[in-house]
Amino acid sequence: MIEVKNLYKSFEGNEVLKNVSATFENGKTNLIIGRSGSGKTVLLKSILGLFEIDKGEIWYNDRNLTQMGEKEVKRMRREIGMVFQGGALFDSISVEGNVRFPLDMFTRMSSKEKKERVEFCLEHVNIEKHAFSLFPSEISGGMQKRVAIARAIALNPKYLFCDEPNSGLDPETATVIDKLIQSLTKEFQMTTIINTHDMNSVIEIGESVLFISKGEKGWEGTKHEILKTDNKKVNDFIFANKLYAQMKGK
Ligand SMILES: Nc1ncnc2c1ncn2[C@@H]1O[C@H](COP(=O)(O)OP(=O)(O)OP(=O)(O)O)[C@@H](O)[C@H]1O
Repeated sequence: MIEVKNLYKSFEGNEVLKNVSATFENGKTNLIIGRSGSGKTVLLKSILGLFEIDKGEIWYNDRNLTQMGEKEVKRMRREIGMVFQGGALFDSISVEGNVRFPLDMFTRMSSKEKKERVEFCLEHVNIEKHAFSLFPSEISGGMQKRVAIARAIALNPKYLFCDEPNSGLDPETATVIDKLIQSLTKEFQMTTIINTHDMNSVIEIGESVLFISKGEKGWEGTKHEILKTDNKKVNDFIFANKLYAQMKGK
């Protein structure tokens, strides 16, 4: 579980996050949604410890990130898997090389152990063996995202952070990726936080949804509650997508 308490973050006097509190439970897909510029990425990076916050607390289970020393933060980051926007695979390394990369960097596993772990992760994201030796440019966008997810879970993380994991994908493939993240979250009981503006993702996997509006917590609830809420800011966000406006009968 990750807990954020009364978090404030500003850049040169520009207050970007104001008094944000939220709980992200493990075994659940926790979504952070909001308009462009609302502060989602700053919140994610603050939780990751990439930004120093002005005020507040960030708890990883019983560990307070804001009280940790540099070494402890580094150690804890190894418990975090990241899926970056666009996948961010290494172009010059094969599919299996990309997944092996964190194992080479952070473990003392034998070659055989690494091979087995790479296979395990790639099989879990439904990449077939014949694709293991291909390069990122030789596989589809959806496959690239799956490889990026396999790489993110290689070190068996407790926490999984995904920044717009299905951007640039067609809606069907995007749903496959969303569902894959959800099933891995359940199987490995990770605390998963996903930044997205995609209402399809909200409806598919929004077990817990945090809506950020101009740096403040605007609303929180589930995918079922979001279609029933009277919160004006949430509705304005949803109604920007005509399909969901229809679903809400507006
Ligand atoms: N390193 C930084 N220095 C100064 N200001 C920043 C920095 N990072 C973000 N901001 C500001 O913080 C605000 C929120 O940005 P943020 O990237 O969190 O938005 P977002 O909700 O993730 O948007 P998008 O959905 O478009 O990615 C913006 O006004 C942005 O200019």
